[in-house]
Amino acid sequence: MSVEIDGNPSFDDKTVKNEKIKKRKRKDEEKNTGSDAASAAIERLKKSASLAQAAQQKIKQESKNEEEKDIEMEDVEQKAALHGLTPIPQPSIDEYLEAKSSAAPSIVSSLPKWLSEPILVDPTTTIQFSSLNIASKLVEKLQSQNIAQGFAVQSSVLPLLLQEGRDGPSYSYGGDLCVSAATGSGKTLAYVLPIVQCLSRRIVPRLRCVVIVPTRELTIQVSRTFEIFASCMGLGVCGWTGQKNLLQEQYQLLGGSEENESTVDILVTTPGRLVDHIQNDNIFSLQHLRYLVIDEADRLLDQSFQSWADVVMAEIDHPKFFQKDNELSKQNIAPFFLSSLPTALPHHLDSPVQKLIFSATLTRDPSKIATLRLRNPRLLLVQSEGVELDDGEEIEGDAIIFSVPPTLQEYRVSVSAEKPILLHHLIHSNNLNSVLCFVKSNEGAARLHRLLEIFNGIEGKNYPCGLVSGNISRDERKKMLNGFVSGELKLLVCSDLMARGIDVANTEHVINYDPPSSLRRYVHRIGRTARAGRYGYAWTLVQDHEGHHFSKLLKHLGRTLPLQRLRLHLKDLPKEYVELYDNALETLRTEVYESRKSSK
Ligand SMILES: Nc1ncnc2c1ncn2[C@@H]1O[C@H](COP(=O)(O)OP(=O)(O)OP(=O)(O)O)[C@@H](O)[C@H]1O
Repeated sequence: MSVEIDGNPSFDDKTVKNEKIKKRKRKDEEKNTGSDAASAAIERLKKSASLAQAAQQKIKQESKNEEEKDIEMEDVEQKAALHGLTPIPQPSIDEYLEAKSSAAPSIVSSLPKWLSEPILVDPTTTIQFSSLNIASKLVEKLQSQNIAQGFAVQSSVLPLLLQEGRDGPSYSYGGDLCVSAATGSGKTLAYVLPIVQCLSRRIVPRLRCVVIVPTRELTIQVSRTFEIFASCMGLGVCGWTGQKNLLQEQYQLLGGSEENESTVDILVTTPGRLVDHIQNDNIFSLQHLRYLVIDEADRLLDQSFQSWADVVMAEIDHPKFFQKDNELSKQNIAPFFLSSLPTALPHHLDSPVQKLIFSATLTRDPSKIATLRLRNPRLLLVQSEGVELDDGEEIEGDAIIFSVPPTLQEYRVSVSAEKPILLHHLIHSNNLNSVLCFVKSNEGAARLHRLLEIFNGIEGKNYPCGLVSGNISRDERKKMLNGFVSGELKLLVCSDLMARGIDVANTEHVINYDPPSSLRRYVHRIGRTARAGRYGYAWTLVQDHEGHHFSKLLKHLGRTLPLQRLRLHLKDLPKEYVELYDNALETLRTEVYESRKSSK
């Protein structure tokens, strides 16, 4: 007897049978008419393939220099569109990205040079912050955070951004930067420190740095990291999470200034809020911007988010101006900003905005990166030379292989259908604490959380569990997260809302109750543990029918510690333990039934 944990209502057999017969009838009809349509589509496909090939050759021919101008990318798309070809059904974006990233070597040849020849950084590289000529106040602040030396990503990014100016490190437009480094490797500080250092020499506060992240939780987390270091350098930080309306957020930025100028230097926001202000807030401007940071970039460049990039890049290239004669009034720009501008003003003709793109699973798909309109970009890859893959194959450094932190031990746990009791057994027989348990849906997370609570109650176990998903309020989520960080909650059942970027230092274990749908999702979920060089463990429960997909998923994942395999089966568990579980299931079933009845 089992409750549908993933929340799919169970249909009675007859309905299901009729549905199947109807579906089969529809399929047969389509098949007959489809054959000639298919051959016509194949003809069209052959024609478009040769045209796309010719256009691709033309692109290669013309774009000799490193900069890939998005106008040429548009040309190719326009040419293909002109032929009125009916687009063939594409794989889902996740599968498409997955296929692209796992096929990295084959797309390397068609990439612009800067993408196919990255700057490789050994993950074991470190640097002393004191050697970087950053303000002593920043070094002291780092020490107060028990941060003694820089990780590899910081060791390579900071020197690139802290270009020595006349009086020490200052803003200097050295070209845009894309950075790919494992989860928990310190990417946030890699941009916080140099930006705070360079902006700290500004004369008047202006909005000179915007950081875009995909979720509200990350907005809060990144703003907090900025505040720790910006406050000791006299800089203002503001985070837009969408909890306030546009006017209130505008006030957060301007603080009642008469000249409608920002009183903060750094803004952290989700893409939606930024676009709202660009399009509907007539005194919001990016005219003073010097840094644009895009964190979790691959997520933000996914199809669902993509339109924000066109709006933001257009505003950066042609910002709203509030100067009388459309010339930037010089007093707004500190002298060294002026000296570092590559060409004379007006600003918008040659934007000095430095774009910094970060992700642990960076995409190298030129069509996505083209939307960012990067200038003289470089790709920095923190990855060991010979990354070991699951099947023992060595991958040379220049393909972007998603890699697992070297201190993370993964387990593949083959389980039978009764996952909840096997999960409960895995946790308590191994005495796992500070566990994030990922479930594929909000409904499934809620059911599993309630079942664990009931089962722990029946067993008399003191093992408080929390729930974090899109179905609970932001305040509730915050309370659960705080309870988990404090250790009051031993386990959080969560949806993928928690999978990206969230930094909960003491997470020791990540359990994938449901295997993730893509490699990116897997890397980000398990990356919630083994952060900042600490050890961590990731367990994925895989049923027989999920096994093939999961093996394929991990095929192109680089790791240091070999994947361990376990097997858990209901028949191996004590009889009385299974009976207690059945009682817990029965209790949950009754609760679900009662709540459905009362909601009718
Ligand atoms: N040099 C350092 N020494 C010690 N701890 C550090 C250092 N740099 C960062 N950390 C800590 O490491 C943790 C992870 O950092 P951060 O969140 O920036 O990782 P990330 O690379 O952005 O991860 P993700 O890809 O998951 O977002 C944070 O708690 C941070 O305070």
